[in-house]
Amino acid sequence: MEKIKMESKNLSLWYGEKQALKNINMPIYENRITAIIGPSGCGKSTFLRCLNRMNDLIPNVRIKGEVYLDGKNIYDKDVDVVALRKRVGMVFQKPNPFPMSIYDNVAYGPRIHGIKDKDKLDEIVEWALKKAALWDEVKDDLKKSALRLSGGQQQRLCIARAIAVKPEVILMDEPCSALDPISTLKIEDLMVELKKDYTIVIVTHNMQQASRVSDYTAFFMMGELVEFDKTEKIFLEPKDKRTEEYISGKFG
Ligand SMILES: Nc1ncnc2c1ncn2[C@@H]1O[C@H](COP(=O)(O)OP(=O)(O)OP(=O)(O)O)[C@@H](O)[C@H]1O
Repeated sequence: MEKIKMESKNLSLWYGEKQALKNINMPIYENRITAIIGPSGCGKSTFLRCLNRMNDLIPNVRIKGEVYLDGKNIYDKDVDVVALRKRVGMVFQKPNPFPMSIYDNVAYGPRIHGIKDKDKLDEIVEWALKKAALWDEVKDDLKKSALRLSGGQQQRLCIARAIAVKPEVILMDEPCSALDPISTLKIEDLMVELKKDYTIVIVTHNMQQASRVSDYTAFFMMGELVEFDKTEKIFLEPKDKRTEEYISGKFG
């Protein structure tokens, strides 16, 4: 039985005059991986950013409709955006560790949220690095600058940093696009592991990746949600001709 963790209802978004999302209705199921695919510029990242109000930071953005998290509209006036982003975390396309030690990167969020006790921070850092499958590689170098890690390690560190504040949903915007195939597979394995505890939404250009890791897939085109279904349905029996053409590589 699937449980809805988040849901967009009649969600539209404009950048100035330009409409980038058109009336999107889509569920995001708990403890599942949802992939968002579609041609460049179709609104994938825009939609993802709506899920933790990252678009609030962009000037001239207008949003209509609702996004529910556990049944509460995150665009309601009384929502604390900092608290929301703690519950709905984000990992970006390019690994972006802060220019500080591995330890401080992971401890950053918990410290901001008021945890000061060293033992408690040590415990969180170890836990998050283990969850992100990085602990064994860095446990003797926690004081080392995060910038000296490889790209794949940096991305796993960014995942550890996202997890460290114990979010409920993790948004990933093309998290593997800057990584080599081996690091990519490691991140994919990690996502599958993480979905036991978290709800994951991933934007990806990589169709194989969507079919390998996701449970549900949403196909966007020109700001519209063309089709949303279980991943095997989207890839094996798409209902819409445009979905079929896109996944068979006819455009995009
Ligand atoms: N900050 C912005 N200001 C104005 N227009 C924007 C902004 N960000 C995105 N857009 C426009 O909105 C549309 C959707 O962009 P978005 O980045 O969401 O697409 P995408 O599907 O994620 O693309 P890609 O796969 O190339 O990353 C595009 O036409 C884009 O040019």
